Amino acid sequence: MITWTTRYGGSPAMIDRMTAADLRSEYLVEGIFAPGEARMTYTHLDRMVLGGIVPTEQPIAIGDGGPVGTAHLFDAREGGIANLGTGRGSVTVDGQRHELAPRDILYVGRGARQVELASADPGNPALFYLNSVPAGVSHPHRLITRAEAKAVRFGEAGRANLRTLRMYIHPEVAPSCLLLMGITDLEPGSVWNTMPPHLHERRMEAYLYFDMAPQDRVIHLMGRPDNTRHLVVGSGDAVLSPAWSIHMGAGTGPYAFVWGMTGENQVYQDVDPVPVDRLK
Ligand SMILES: O=C(O)C(=O)C[C@H](O)C(=O)CO
Repeated sequence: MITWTTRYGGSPAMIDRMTAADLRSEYLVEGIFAPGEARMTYTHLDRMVLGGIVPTEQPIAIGDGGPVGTAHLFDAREGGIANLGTGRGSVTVDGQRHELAPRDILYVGRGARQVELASADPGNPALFYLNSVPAGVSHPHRLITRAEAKAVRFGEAGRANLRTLRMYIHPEVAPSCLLLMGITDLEPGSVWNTMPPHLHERRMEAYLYFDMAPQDRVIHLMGRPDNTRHLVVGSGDAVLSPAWSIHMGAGTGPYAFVWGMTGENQVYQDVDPVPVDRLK
């Protein structure tokens, strides 16, 4: 089963009038992974599509472009498909099969037509997570393993923000048109991601939190630096972060997250740091 929902986003001023439920319905995609389903979300934030795809006995094909107005989903788009489960899976793009171990990401270039996802073991299915954005040029499809990703360490244990970012879809690792995608892991005992926070007015971003115990939550902060709000987020929930919003969080237990971005450029360092003492 493939279902699509839409998120429209809004302006910074709107969040003043939004209740917790309003914020959640606009900026949070809950429960993206369901066995046997593809749950797709079309956002009006730089037209990013998010998807959670969990094939069990049968493969799931996501190549149909009807919901985005083209014959095939990737006619005018590129994408990254991460396997966030503990089981292996495969993604077959126009007859070429790519095997994804846990934490591998497949880059799918513009022009792919048939895209079929399968799990090696239906009892322990792959959890595929898709970020797809409009693309002006085509780059070759490419599997990026966890070992091939560029790892960067940030933070300090003493500030509870020690973490490793792995950049997968990134100019130094695997070229794309405008998509950037990676995975951040917190060290045991560290709870803060993206601390100190930043803004990037030229890119939107989506965070998908995963690998959390069912009872744990991340308190994700969003909004303008001087007017923040929070979203309480569980495993398998994705936060949409408009270009005007900070995006950072603290977890009540271990967690990891996938970040995906698109916008005007691919310069990861094109950010404006926000000193913590400016947050309100
Ligand atoms: O923990 C972090 O710091 C991140 O993972 C930051 C994200 O990559 C990000 O927000 C990029 O803009």
